[in-house]
Amino acid sequence: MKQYLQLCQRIIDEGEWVHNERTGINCLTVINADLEYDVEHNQFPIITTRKSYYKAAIAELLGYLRGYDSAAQFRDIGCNTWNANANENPSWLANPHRKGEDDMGRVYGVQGRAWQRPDGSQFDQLQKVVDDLTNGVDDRGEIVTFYNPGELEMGCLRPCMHTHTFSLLGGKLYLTSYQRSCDVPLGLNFNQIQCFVLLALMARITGHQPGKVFHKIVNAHIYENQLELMRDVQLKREPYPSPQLHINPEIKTLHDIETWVTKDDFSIEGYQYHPPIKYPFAV
Ligand SMILES: Nc1nc(=O)c2c([nH]1)NC[C@@H]1CN(c3ccc(C(=O)N[C@@H](CCC(=O)O)C(=O)O)cc3)CN21
Ligand SMILES: O=c1ccn([C@H]2C[C@H](O)[C@@H](COP(=O)(O)O)O2)c(=O)[nH]1
Repeated sequence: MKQYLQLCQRIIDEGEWVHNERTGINCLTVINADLEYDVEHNQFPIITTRKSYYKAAIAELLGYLRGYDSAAQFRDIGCNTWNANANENPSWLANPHRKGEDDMGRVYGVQGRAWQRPDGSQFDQLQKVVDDLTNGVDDRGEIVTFYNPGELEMGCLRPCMHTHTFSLLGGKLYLTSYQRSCDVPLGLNFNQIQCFVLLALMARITGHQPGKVFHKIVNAHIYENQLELMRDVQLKREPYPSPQLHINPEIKTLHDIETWVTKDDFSIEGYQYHPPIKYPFAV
């Protein structure tokens, strides 16, 4: 929580204004932030200076791991975060690749689970990593990347947290996650949780002890219309201690994640938080 607040403060103290063409909104911006999450000691990185809807963040991750490509699929598992990008962005609505209502195109999970090879066959990046790690193999290329430069125009938004690299060392599993663009008030609240849960789940289903997540962010920003709430409300609050995450012990395989796991297989004990803050969302 402390590192999150420090990043927010750094953006306010050192950020530079950048006009964002896609949304038409100015962003207070810094380049490069390194965050770490201690999964080994279950220090769940949930925001406490406002209410966090952490289950929606976990549902979004489950949708990515299942290869979802429709905002309706995300809604069905308790996550509303893709409705606007799938259905309200004028440039995506006019894109000939859009297949209709709720279609997100060839984003995140499509690339992660069904990367299209030149011969037309598909490659399941996540399955390869799960198989290797289960066999104790780290070939220094245990990478799942959602970023396919040749198909960016076929999706409603370019993936933000785009590459996850897993490493085995000293009997522990580590995760390094790369993010090209980060909406710190809204997106990072979700992304921190997703990094943590991704490592916890991968350690569980491949039979390893989890270590740490290293979360590397390039462009970290606060939109102009979010600044006052962050500076004058959220940053004035004192954080509470981190709660612990509990994951249903029945989750044991990738197949479980693909078939029956829901956001309710995750719970936290002793989450203390300040009142909700509703930040504006830039489409
Ligand atoms: N401008 C922008 N910021 C983002 O963070 C973002 C995008 N666009 N587009 C793609 C995804 C969607 N993500 C989102 C979208 C909405 C919320 C959001 O509204 N969160 C609210 C309430 C969530 C709820 O009630 O479930 C919050 O207060 O955290 C969070 C992340 C993250 N990404
Ligand atoms: O997981 C996510 C997804 C998206 N975001 C934010 C970062 C930016 O504010 C927008 C994407 O806009 P681009 O113009 O494509 O950079 O969404 C996030 O923080 N986390």
